[in-house]
Amino acid sequence: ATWPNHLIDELDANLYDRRGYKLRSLPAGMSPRCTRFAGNIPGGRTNAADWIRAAFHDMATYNIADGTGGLDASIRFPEEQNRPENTGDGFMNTIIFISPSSNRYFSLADTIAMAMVTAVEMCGGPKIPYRGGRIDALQPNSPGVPEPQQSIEEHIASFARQGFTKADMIGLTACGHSIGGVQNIAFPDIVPPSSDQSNPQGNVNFDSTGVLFDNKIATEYLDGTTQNPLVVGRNSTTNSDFRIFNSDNNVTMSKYPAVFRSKCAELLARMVDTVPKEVTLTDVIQPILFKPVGVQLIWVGGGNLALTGEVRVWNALPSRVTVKWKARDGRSDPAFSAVLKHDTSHTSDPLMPDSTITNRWLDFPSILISSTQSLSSLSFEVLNADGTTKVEDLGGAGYPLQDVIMVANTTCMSPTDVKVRFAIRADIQPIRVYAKTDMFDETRRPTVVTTEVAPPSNPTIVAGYTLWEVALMSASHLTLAVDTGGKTYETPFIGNGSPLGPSLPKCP
Ligand code: HEM
Repeated sequence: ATWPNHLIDELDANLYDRRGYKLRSLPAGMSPRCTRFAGNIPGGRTNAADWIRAAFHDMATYNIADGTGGLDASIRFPEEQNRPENTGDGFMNTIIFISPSSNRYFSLADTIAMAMVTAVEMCGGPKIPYRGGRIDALQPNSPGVPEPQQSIEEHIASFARQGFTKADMIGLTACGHSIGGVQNIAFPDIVPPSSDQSNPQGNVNFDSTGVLFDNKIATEYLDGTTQNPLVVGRNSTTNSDFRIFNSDNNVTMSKYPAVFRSKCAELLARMVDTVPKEVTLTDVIQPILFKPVGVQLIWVGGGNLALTGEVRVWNALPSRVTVKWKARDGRSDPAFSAVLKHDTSHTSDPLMPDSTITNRWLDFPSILISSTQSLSSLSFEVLNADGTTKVEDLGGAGYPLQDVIMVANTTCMSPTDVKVRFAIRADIQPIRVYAKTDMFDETRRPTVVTTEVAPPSNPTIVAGYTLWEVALMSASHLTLAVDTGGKTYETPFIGNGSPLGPSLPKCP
């Protein structure tokens, strides 16, 4: 395995860093207790419901015959949102809330799938196997989302086009309609207006636990107490859940109370893994048990490089973790080592269904290395709480770290721009030097901005490095790269925060 793998690292962080230290931003949408809606607007509605529905409507354009459509973030286009099959503002709300989480490695489509998984897992549902690698569509897909006034034949045909059988259709609709409901503001023919101040949009939940992902959607349907507006609605034309649930004489539904969690995990995973045929998804993302994060060299002047970073240790608190490095020339030495520290506040929680896992983060202490000695790779020696030891070195290879290009600690933010300062090793011949930052296009798709950097006009070599500078409008997910003709070296992608910490210092 090559390290780092930014896609896997980002997917792991968004899936598992849900609470506490370094938490990612999607889980905030589920707080408190899955009742949050958009920017905390009272509406009787929830983000959880919007995010699950958005993933379905993005996917439901899939055509299994030719592999087009599917979950590809095309739901972000106004053209799709304006279609009658996408009634309501839930898709826009979803994209506005979740898109800041995406970046050059974590596509908006992966974020939509992650938002659905986050909502289900954090609101009482099962763990859903998550894969990443989706690609954001550049144009809208053909229409194809089922609508409540359509016939059961049309629904069966629609789900078949999406790759789902009749039993899948029954199950998937029950799973989706475990959370949320129908709003008068979007579907005035289905539910009545409300004069309740806390429910101005006239939301009527599908089951009695509208913010909980549980099997009540099925049990209440079966025992006849259901108030589901798509089952017992005043207008029988739009009772699509009734026609769907009943379409095999309740054979499938009668099994659902018992198999709800496992079947929903399977069907919702298949739903978000329904992607255009060009896309190859990753394997299911398993937690990285020993995860070095933000490991990099920083130019600090005076002929010194600072080695910074941290390690997330999954569900364990080892007695001691020692980082060891090899010099640029491959030499090791007992002095090339340091013990990591654990600050007790640097604890996080993946909030995984049915488990109580806690993760500890260990920080590199202040480590200065002379720039002539430098380093080429790292390994870690872990002394476990039970006295056993383990070496973490990627199977002997070590974690490789380049020392050709690095950010300088004098990089800072001025009122007008970001002054990015960096060092390039003087013994290499740069063919091209450039900075990459993230931005969003006008449809909120994450894109990369590349800025070419001109060589310094008066290059001076300090302790084997030349100092460079470029002014950028933004430093969002800044990385710096140098192309030497044969090889490109790039500074690490820091998924959460700037290369110098949570935020860049202000220029003096
Ligand atoms: C034939 C199939 C389906 C039809 C006709 C249908 C129809 C509807 C309708 C009319 C609403 C009300 C939307 C609003 O008022 O904003 C709704 C809400 C919802 N649907 Fe479906 N749906 C179907 C299948 C699914 C599936 C497969 C899922 C996901 C797996 C899903 C997830 C949701 C969710 C979470 C909501 C709640 C949204 C909210 O509370 O704002 N639906 N659906």
